Amino acid sequence: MMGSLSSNGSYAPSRKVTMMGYDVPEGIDIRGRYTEEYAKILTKDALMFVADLQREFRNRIKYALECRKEAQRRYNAGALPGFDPATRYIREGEWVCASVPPAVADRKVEITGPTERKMVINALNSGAKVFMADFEDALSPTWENLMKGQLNLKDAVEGTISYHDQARNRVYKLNDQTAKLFVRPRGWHLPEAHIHIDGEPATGCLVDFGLYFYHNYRAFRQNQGAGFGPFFYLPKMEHSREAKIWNCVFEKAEKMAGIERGSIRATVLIETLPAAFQMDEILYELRDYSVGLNCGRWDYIFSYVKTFQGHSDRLLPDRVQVGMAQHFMRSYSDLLIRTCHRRGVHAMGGMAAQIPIRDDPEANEAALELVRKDKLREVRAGHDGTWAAHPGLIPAIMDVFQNNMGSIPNQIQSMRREDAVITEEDLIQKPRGVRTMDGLRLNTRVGIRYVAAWLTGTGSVPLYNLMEDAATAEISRVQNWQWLKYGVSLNGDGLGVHVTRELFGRVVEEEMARIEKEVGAQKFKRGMYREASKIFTRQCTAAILDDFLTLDAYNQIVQHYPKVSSKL
Ligand SMILES: CC(=O)SCCNC(=O)CCNC(=O)[C@H](O)C(C)(C)COP(=O)(O)OP(=O)(O)OC[C@H]1O[C@@H](n2cnc3c(N)ncnc32)[C@H](O)[C@@H]1OP(=O)(O)O
Ligand SMILES: O=CC(=O)O
Ligand SMILES: [Mg+2]
Repeated sequence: MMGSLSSNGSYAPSRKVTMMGYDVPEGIDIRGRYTEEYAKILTKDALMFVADLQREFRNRIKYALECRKEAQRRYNAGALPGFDPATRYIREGEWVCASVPPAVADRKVEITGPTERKMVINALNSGAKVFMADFEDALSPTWENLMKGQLNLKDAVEGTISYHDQARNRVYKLNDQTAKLFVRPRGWHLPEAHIHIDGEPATGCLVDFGLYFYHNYRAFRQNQGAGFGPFFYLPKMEHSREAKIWNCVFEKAEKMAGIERGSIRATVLIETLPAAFQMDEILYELRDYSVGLNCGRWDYIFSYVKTFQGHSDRLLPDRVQVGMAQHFMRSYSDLLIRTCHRRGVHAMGGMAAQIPIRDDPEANEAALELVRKDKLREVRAGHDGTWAAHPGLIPAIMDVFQNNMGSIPNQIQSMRREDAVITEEDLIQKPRGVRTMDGLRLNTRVGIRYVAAWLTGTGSVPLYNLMEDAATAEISRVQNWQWLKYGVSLNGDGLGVHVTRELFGRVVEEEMARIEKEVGAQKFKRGMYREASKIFTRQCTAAILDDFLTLDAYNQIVQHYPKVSSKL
């Protein structure tokens, strides 16, 4: 029945094995590798639940994605995003979301990370209040990562997860006290090419959500949620119609499980520019399920460029200059805080990109100071909690939040701000700063190195002492694209050079040489740097901006069994 392991440890499946390995319901085809462990996740009942979700919601998802395209066509023709007059009654109405479950009233520090086994244990033990386990920005969605991620989360929720680091002979287990688990499925746009339902790839987020929910809702409500849950983070939405689909997915899941309405809770990331004009509407659609909004600042910057791809008057300065001090970023964070507190839910802060620098105490202290400053701004502005990328940052971030909030679990009641109105113009105001050759080079180097990591199964990496993931890499890509499209002048270094294809071609060559030097010839040869450079360069120079870097790159990580060439 099963395939065999070859001498080098790789799996050699037979056609019969893959066809027969998983016991699948009618209409479902599993094209990913078979293992006995994965079969514990891909049970017939769990797959049936995923297929039910897919069949019920696929047309609405397709429609929502079409609406995104239609809105983009309008922005490309010169329109600006704004508040929708048709939903003024929601923005002006007096309503609140369901009250916050006691288990997650205090979310001062949330650690995030991919669903990798050791990291899941470390994150749950980290001292953070919440761990957001990520199938999204921080995870490269290979079949192996996704299936192992599901197994890891199942063991985590059951409290049995352990990991033996053989090289260091160290065993990892859960502490008595652990962070509360939130899970972030992929965005609506990403397919899951290893699971076909009625002849089409499944929707990635329904696979992530469906499998996790099906296997964990019981244990979660007992062990983690004190009767509530499971808890989720929902990424990259652009409109409240997408939140409404999640609302219906949650209703259906609760019905299947036979648990009360409002058991599931979710925090929506406001990380696209169009969604900034829909905060009330998104909360309203999810009012029985919401535990807040989060400032997904990195995707938000990416979305600003994407939304304004046709607007030559809204070009970004160097990536390092687009921080939370920019007027449009501060306005978005302020609006998010006001909206959440008015509706009775958490207003979560975002991710500072700095991570600990092990071998340089001075640089480490400087990085920590930047994180502290960022978090101080957030807590003073009214955020109820925030994200940490690394366990080493948690004590400093916790101190900032505790020192400024005292013993209260959140500021939902105490920080109600009704000061100056935030206007459409505040939310789209042009970022200020300069563009430099160093900015172009850094975007290129970071973009290529990130894609190379992603293609080999790693979705978050430390690069030049910063955390890089799919969202930060997107900024590098679209900023290069924008500068190339408009042939901008690099006005920050006194050279006045214009960004052309020729210049960019030279930059790519030189940065590839630098990467080779940095990682070493052996690693460079063995790695995916050339493939990454090809993907990144094509996207930066494309006549029409690709919607997502990872959609194109996904084709490279799809591995069908038995092996067939597969392009979506
Ligand atoms: C824009 C957004 O969406 S932000 C959210 C998505 N991004 C993320 O979640 C990024 C999460 N962070 C990470 O992936 C990592 O911290 C990185 C890649 C940035 C840095 O990783 P590394 O350089 O390998 O970290 P480092 O070597 O310092 O790790 C030290 C220890 O901390 C652990 N660790 C580091 N980051 C995390 C984390 N986020 N969660 C749990 N454990 C972690 C490591 O597993 C390691 O454990 P060990 O000592 O038991 O072996
Ligand atoms: O998901 C978070 C972001 O900043 O993007
Ligand atoms: Mg994001």
